Amino acid sequence: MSSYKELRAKYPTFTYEGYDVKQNDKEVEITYHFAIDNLAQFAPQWRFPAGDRQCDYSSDETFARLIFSLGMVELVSYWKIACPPKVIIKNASLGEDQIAWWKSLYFNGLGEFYYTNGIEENINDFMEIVPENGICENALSLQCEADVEAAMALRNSRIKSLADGAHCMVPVGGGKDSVVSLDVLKGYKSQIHPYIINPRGATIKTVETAGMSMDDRNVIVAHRTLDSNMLELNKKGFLNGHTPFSAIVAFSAVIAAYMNDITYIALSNESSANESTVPGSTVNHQYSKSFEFERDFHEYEAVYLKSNTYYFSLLRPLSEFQIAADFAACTDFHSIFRSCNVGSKKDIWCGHCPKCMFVWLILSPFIEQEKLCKIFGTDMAEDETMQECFDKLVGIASEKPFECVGSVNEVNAAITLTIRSMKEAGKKLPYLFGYYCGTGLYEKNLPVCEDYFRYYDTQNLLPKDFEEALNKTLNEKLGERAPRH
Ligand SMILES: CC(=O)N[C@H]1[C@@H](OP(=O)(O)OP(=O)(O)OC[C@H]2O[C@@H](n3ccc(=O)[nH]c3=O)[C@H](O)[C@@H]2O)O[C@H](CO)[C@@H](O)[C@@H]1O[C@H](C)C(=O)N[C@@H](C)C(=O)N[C@@H](CCC(=O)O)C(=O)O
Ligand SMILES: Nc1ncnc2c1ncn2[C@@H]1O[C@H](COP(=O)(O)OP(=O)(O)OP(=O)(O)O)[C@@H](O)[C@H]1O
Repeated sequence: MSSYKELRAKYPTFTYEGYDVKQNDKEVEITYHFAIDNLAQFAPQWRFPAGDRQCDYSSDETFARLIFSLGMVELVSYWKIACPPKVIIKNASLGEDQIAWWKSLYFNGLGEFYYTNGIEENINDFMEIVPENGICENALSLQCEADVEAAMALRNSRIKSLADGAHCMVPVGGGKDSVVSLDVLKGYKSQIHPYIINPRGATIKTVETAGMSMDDRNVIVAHRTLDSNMLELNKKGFLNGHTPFSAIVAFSAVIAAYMNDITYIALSNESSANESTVPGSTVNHQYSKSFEFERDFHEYEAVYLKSNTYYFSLLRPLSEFQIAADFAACTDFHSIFRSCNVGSKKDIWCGHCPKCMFVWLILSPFIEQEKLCKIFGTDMAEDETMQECFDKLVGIASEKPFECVGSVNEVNAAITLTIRSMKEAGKKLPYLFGYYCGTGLYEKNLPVCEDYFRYYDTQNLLPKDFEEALNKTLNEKLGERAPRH
């Protein structure tokens, strides 16, 4: 297969041709049209339930902005096949600030793709975005702080608080994090709308275990279909790699929220997601789960989407360590949650990947080893073949795994606490914990292993009543150890 440079020379343009919208009583179907000129055409689809708004979406300007924007984020999956240097956006004009915004999302969201494919690129040269109708001067600019503040103040003045009856969407991924968000918001159950893209076993069971039925009007299910031409080109060896999936969650969630008059969209992305995967670089597998993306998206929504929705992450103040502590008390979900990406299609824990290893370790201070073995179907702490992955998670190796895992420090804190209590109980340490003690990391981390109980990241966008609900849950679950801020 040709190299990155050869592909860009052979296929110099990518075109976002437009989209079609079909609406009936039950649903709205959107088909996007993309092309890598002289290579292939792509027509991915989305289907959203018709929703409560009950309007003719073909004449709804807000809806048009939202649909166009979801196409802008969808396109990156198809563009990455050959990375054409020029991207033409048909029938559109965009401001310079919008172009810079999209380039930032694409470039940072593809950080892992560039890194793992050995491609050296920079944000100026990787892509030129050419809106067919030219560059426009918008009334407000994302690059002017006062404009962004004014747009956010206007949006905030138009929305009700949760305590005043506003509704809130909670995207559900099937893992522990969205379970914790549902737990935090359980006092507002009738106002909560789980949102699932392409439901699978664990996402469905999470909603049901939280006491809702999939047939309930509050549960919103969207369907996304990738174009098979991309999958064919992948098989032929064209470029492939990680794309920012959480940005897809963000843009599609705003559409679903708008169609159902839902004000808040509460993600479950934690503070730990801000840590780079490759230390000292901006390469972050979880870029679109980071606070940087959250803030950028929040601002773009206020200035350009104008849907009167409020996007934020409910768990942003927390570390994965505290999420694990809370989740450990959500015992009804222990048998049904699945965080493993490798096993997601089969709805299993594969028991051999970095995500399984991470979840095992972060839960280990809070759930007994025997119960963990039951959840994962294997004793991961005894698995010598996981040592290389373990080294990456605890910082012995230079890079973290390219997976949604927590920070190196909190993994060390969790392991140290677990070993401490096993030693206190006179239990034999399993293989990986014995190995850990031999590295000197146990002694090093012992004095600081309690610190994560009190962790609280003040860089967050939580509205007041959500923050109160979060603090109430932390106090209930962590008691004396809950963060004071
Ligand atoms: C790869 C991906 O994002 N998959 C999510 C997708 O699954 P789907 O069944 O639609 O596709 P796959 O079979 O996984 O991929 C087939 C090929 O298509 C390419 N591709 C896929 C999606 C996309 O947006 N762009 C693409 O180019 C891909 O390269 C393959 O060659 O949707 C599901 C929901 O409907 C998600 O659950 C799938 O997520 C996977 C479980 C997964 O492994 N996702 C990783 C990206 C991941 O690390 N996810 C993190 C979020 C990280 C982030 O936001 O950046 C997480 O789940 O926590
Ligand atoms: N298929 C999906 N539909 C809707 N939202 C999703 C989907 N997949 C992921 N998300 C959202 O992205 C967030 C981050 O994903 P992530 O996988 O970290 O969380 P999780 O699945 O809840 O927990 P875990 O970290 O244990 O896997 C989820 O909490 C959820 O809000």
